[in-house]
Amino acid sequence: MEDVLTPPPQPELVGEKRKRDETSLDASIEDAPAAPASTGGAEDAAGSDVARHPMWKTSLCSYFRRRGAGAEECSHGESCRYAHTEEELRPRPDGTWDPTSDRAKKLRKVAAEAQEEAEEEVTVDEQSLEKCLVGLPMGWTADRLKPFLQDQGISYAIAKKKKGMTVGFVTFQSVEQLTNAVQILKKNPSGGKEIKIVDANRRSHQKAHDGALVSNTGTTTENGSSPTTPAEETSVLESVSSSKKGARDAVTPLANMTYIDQLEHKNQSMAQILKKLTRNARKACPPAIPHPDWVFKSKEIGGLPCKFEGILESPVVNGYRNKCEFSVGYSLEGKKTVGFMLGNFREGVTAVEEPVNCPNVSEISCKYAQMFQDFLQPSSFPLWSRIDNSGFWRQLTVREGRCPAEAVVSQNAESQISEVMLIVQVCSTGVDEALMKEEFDKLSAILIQGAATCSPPLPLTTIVVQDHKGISNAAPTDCPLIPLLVPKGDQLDGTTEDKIRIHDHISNLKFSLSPTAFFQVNTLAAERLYTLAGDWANLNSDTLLFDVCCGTGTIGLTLAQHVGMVVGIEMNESAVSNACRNALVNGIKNCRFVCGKAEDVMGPLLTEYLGSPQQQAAASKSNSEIDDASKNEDTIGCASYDGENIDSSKQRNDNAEGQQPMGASVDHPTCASEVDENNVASGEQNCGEASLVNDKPIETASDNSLEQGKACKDGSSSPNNNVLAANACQFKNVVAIVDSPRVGLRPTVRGWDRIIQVLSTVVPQNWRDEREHQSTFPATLTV
Ligand SMILES: C[S@@+](CC[C@H](N)C(=O)[O-])C[C@H]1O[C@@H](n2cnc3c(N)ncnc32)[C@H](O)[C@@H]1O
Repeated sequence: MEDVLTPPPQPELVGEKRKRDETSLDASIEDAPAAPASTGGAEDAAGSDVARHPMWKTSLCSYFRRRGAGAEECSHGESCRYAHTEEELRPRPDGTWDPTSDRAKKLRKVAAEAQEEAEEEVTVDEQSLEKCLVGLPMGWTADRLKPFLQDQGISYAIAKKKKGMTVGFVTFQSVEQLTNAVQILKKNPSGGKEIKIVDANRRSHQKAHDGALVSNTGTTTENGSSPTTPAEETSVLESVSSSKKGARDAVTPLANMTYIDQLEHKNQSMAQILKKLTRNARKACPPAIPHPDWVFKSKEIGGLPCKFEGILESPVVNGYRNKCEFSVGYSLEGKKTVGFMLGNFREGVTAVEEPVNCPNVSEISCKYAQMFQDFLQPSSFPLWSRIDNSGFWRQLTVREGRCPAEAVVSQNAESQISEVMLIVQVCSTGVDEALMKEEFDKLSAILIQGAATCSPPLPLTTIVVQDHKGISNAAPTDCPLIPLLVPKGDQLDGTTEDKIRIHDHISNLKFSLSPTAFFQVNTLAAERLYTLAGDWANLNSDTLLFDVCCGTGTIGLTLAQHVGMVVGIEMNESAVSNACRNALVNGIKNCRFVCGKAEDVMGPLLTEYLGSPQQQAAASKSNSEIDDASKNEDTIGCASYDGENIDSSKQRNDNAEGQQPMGASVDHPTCASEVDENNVASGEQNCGEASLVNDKPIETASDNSLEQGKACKDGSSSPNNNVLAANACQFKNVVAIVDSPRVGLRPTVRGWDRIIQVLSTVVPQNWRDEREHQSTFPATLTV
């Protein structure tokens, strides 16, 4: 058995410095093909990693290691086979991480502390039969651990081990089994390394004996494994997370700075990112091609690609989040807790702590988290375990809707919260339906009563259960929803998703939000952001505005009054449905929403509105004055908006887009009408009525027609394209606002005069036609 215990060869760690000439690693990476030059960003690279060499990006590039610099310093640039950031780093095939990386350091720290504990005597009594095994090879999974224990003659009840950790978990059935195991392992150091049995978690140890906490032990899940015990859930984590004092440090690490200092901090990091963009662009430019103007001009402004306006302050800095996703798990003390994880699971952290003193979370959200936490204490349904991916209760999301903003923004954002949606995420695998229903009934009664008896009573509009059976934290948008409390008064036909809604307001427009639809988490800051984007986009009634990745249509609808027409593009059907309803509710008619992936539908839509590339070229010539005007605004500038004014890392899963089914077909309906040709000119295209007709756009779409009042399956196949293209010439400029930008958009999408990329690093976009306007830096806004 000795050989199986030999840990995988580790590169030398002297001084935490990885030698670039680690022959085995380098040799294997040398075989890896270089990334294509077009590889844009981490997202792109991650997508194609799978097809690459197994060692691709599994080591940090020495440039990054030495100076913290990225691809721009390395002569291989983006095509370097080593990772330029911790985020880009991938695990090695054996589940281990580059030993110089932060992840590996954290894992080593855990192991070292576990080792320290191992020096101490292990408790041997009936009350503490859950133990940790330390010193295990990182590459092992439970499938290797179990035969190892059996071969050694060690009997046990449960054995668990995750790849990439040196710690495993064993539960013994009796003191005899435990004593025997301790003796065997003492006598048999394997491969020169001693595997030791240590107490699982000294602090949670005592707690684990509480009736409530051990109530899960022994419950068998569908796959026959036993749910993770509180001690297992928290023990590894304790040392990792000891540097974090609580949820406040984990989710709002800048909270101890004054807001002014936070803004300065963000200002500086944003400026660094922008300068890096210029450097990257300069390097990416082939020698024969002159640098674009904006790269030349960057020297005059300290290396920035454009004027940087700084960070736009959030109007409100306390309790501003309108959506909080509270994890369910065990605290460091072993208590069932609803709050925030203290770190990343990949780093071995699963401990969850209450959202105490987290300035970004409203009191209302905290109170609901507390109510749910109290409910969980006696519940016989197990908490979801991230270690063995089983359990029932997974997450609580609190979404808040605010009434229309007062003229003077109150720092007490709380006073404006008028609607609340509670989304309880569970995994119903193997659970008896009748028992589950009973549990849900109890839960909704407790939440409803809890809200009513608070002083003042808390708003509560709707409660819904999301049944997510997958193992990843991010639930797909099509997870089944079970409504427990449906909003009163506002009942509409349609899917469950359609019925369960709350409302929020931006720029005095009312937005309807379904459980999975994206909405900016800081409503008041979003309002400032959209206003600024609109100002910079120089909109007028001749503008055709594309709201790309429009979600519930917030950007397009808030700017609709300033443009000829808005076309929103969004791949989440439910968000499109919300967008249509939002247009309708707010009486906005000059808009249309298309359901599809932007990279797929933008091209056909541009042809539809602007005509063929030849027609575009003609239009471009005739619009030369506009071109000139736009050129003058090349350096319109950059600003950053402080939607997350305190958090440096968002709370998990904000980015609903990361959860979208990427295979969504292009052949989606649009929800909107298309438009009477005569109305296009006057900017009176009637989307609103069409939306009304198509209140259930996805379900009712029945043909490919773009006639007024009908949904179409695919905007690109419109029989009316020619007519519309002719009309399109009446839009003297086309602006696209993208939030969030997508790497895939740039190569496929041509034809807009200006693209405003929101909430992201600036990506230079070519203006109308890159051959004609090579030196034009587009008006790109980073917020
Ligand atoms: C960050 S949200 C922004 C929504 C909206 N622009 C706003 O500010 O409220 C991004 C949205 O992009 C959508 N999305 C992601 N990838 C997309 C794609 N390839 N095509 C169209 N929509 C996409 C997601 O469904 C999500 O609603």
